[in-house]
Amino acid sequence: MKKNARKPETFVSSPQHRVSGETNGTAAGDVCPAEAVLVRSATKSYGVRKNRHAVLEALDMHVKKGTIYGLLGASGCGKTTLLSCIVGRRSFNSGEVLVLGHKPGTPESGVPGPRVGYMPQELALYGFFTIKETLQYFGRIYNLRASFVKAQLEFLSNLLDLPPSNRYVHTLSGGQQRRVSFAVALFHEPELLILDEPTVGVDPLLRSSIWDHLIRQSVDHGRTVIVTTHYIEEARQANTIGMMRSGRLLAEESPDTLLANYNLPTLEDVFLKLCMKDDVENRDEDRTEIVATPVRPVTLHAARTAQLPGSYVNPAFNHSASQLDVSETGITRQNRSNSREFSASPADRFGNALLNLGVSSTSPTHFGEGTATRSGKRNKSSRNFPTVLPSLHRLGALIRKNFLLTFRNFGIFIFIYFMPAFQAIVFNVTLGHEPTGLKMAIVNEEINPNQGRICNYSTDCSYSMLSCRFLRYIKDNIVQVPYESMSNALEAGKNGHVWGVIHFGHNFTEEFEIRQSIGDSANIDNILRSQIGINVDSSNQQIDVFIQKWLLEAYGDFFKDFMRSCQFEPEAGYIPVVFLDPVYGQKDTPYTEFMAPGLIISIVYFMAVSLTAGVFVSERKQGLLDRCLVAGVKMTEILFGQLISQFFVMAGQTALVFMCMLLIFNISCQGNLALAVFITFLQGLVGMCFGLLIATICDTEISALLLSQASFLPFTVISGVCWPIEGMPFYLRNIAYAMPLTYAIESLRSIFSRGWGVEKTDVYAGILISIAWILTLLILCLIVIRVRKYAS
Ligand SMILES: Nc1ncnc2c1ncn2[C@@H]1O[C@H](COP(=O)(O)OP(=O)(O)OP(=O)(O)O)[C@@H](O)[C@H]1O
Repeated sequence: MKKNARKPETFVSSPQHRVSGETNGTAAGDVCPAEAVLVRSATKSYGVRKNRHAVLEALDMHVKKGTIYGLLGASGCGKTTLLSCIVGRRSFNSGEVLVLGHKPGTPESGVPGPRVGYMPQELALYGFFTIKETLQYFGRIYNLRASFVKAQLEFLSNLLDLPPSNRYVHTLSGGQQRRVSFAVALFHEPELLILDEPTVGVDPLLRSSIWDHLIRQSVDHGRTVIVTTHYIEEARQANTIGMMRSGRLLAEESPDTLLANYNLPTLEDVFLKLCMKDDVENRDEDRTEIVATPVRPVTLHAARTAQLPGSYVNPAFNHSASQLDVSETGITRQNRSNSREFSASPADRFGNALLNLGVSSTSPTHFGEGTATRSGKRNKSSRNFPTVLPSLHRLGALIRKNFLLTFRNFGIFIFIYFMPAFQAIVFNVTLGHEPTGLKMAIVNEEINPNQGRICNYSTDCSYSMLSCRFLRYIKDNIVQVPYESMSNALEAGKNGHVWGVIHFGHNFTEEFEIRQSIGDSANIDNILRSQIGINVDSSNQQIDVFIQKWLLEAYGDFFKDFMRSCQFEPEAGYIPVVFLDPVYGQKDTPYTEFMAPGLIISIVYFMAVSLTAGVFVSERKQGLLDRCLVAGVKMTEILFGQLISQFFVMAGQTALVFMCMLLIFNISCQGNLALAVFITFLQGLVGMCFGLLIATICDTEISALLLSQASFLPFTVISGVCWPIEGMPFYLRNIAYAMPLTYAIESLRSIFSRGWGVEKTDVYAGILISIAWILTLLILCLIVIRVRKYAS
């Protein structure tokens, strides 16, 4: 990028097909021509610090009202960047821009909004919408009457040779999809059309009819069109051509003037010549500015002043203060063949009136010549208090769209609604159950058939073959496999054939009897010989724990039973530690009961993360977010729309998950179920906000997916879903409690197993911290959006 940008060569416009007194309402040679778009000394760079690179440099651009402006330039020269700044999706680093008389993005400009029709380079269409639904969706966004949408659908279908309107967008060819995208930009008949390569991949005949239509729009209706194209010669039909290179305009002229000035037969040749000249000049350090005709000094202030009376208000919309009184809008004065009607609720009117206070309305048919009907009533305060209320019709359109897209794609529908329940089922079916079929080697040296010592124990008080009697009390989960010797049994354990070895010495019963009879006087040899030796394969901690537990239980049962048969107190002589009724919960609380609260919350949380991040990233990547925002949809409306749609999704998911847990798998909830559901919902909202944060950070679906996946395991593990936080090192506990899920899981656990209510700290901490997380994540989103906006 060169440091000193050269000014365009000339600024005299000579439109080829202008009619009816040049609809901009200014006399030729007027010092203040009514520009639809005016850009002055604009610079724009992307990136920060070392990565910063300039894309636009000292760019001036003048687009007169009611004309077609063809923006030509090689790929990467900055056309899309320039257009996105004009429609208010990006802002220049320096310089000024006026669109339809105002700075884009200000409440009074109406841009972004219905005054502009934008066709981005991306398709920016919903694949699972039909053509008709696509136009209806944008019709709702613009608050157009159904009859108008229907008429436009018919008209544009013919004009653009669209496939039948009930065809799904994703089934159309690339060219057909581009035409639908074009139709979306055209169909609400905005006063400024900004089209980024609308004719790519379009048949020459159709291209010609598209250009005819654009010319009619500018000539008959005074609309302004800015169009970028790679087909240089088709731009001949434009009133003005801006030839752009490396972020600057090399020339801004009518095609005829360009051809005449350079005495060349084609625009291609002119562009080539300009590029060559530009190269030469760039090499020459003392290059002089070549200005064929000096630029008229048009100040932004003058342009703004000139613009106000000429502001055009498309009567198809309900968007000016004067619309509160329809008779003042000039509707009755319109001579359009398509009769456009208003439809607005009082709330919409209020919102839109707020939004548009300060924009004067004029007769649409006398574009640029109308009188300011309300300029005197412009309310200064409206500039200070732009509307923050979501518009009901846009919100309705967004929610409807979200639902339609969810239900339309059956696979996604099933996935979204049933996946959480499916996960809950998988969890319950697979986790927490006692292992079965665990083979244990039994080496019982008491048995010796040669000596007549076989397993013929009795159940009375006699000391005979107590090893066999003990084995009878071992649970069936353990499969007893007899082995001849310890060496063979240990070898089997080493080879993984058995989970462990249970060993009895050859006179186990006798030694046991001695120990019982002499009690405290037993010596160490006697004690060792009366023990049951157990080697367990402790490579699997859970199995190890279960085997130990079952063998101890088996011994307890065996011993008490034996004592009972001898008429002794069963507990006598048994270890004097006893677990009485639990304070909360039940004896032997299953692992599923411990995990269930964490699982419910993490399922709902992570579904919300993935859905929100996925939807936002994919909409932004496909240009849908940009298209909606340029159509005037507010980010808050998109968020509200998502929130409301997601609310129903979350309600369905939560209901199914709770039903699975409580009804099918009998997880008990001792406390208030509504409170448990409320906390789960809050966590769903936290998940949505985290998904939003991911969407603001990530540019692609894959990076969003990776980030949400990457967060899954650490969040679940550290938040104490599968293991108590008390089991973590102290430094990790602090991190664990800083996680968004931890307190909520603890709350839910307290409600489920302790039956606690909101008055307990453990419960309300979960609620308060979830709310704090929602706010923190939203603030983080705003910060990231700001930083990214600054960088781009
Ligand atoms: N978000 C972004 N971050 C960083 N660089 C960007 C970004 N968007 C565009 N650029 C860079 O800015 C330059 C101009 O891009 P832009 O899309 O405006 O060009 P273009 O003239 O519209 O190209 P094409 O005709 O291929 O669409 C390119 O070098 C591009 O790589």
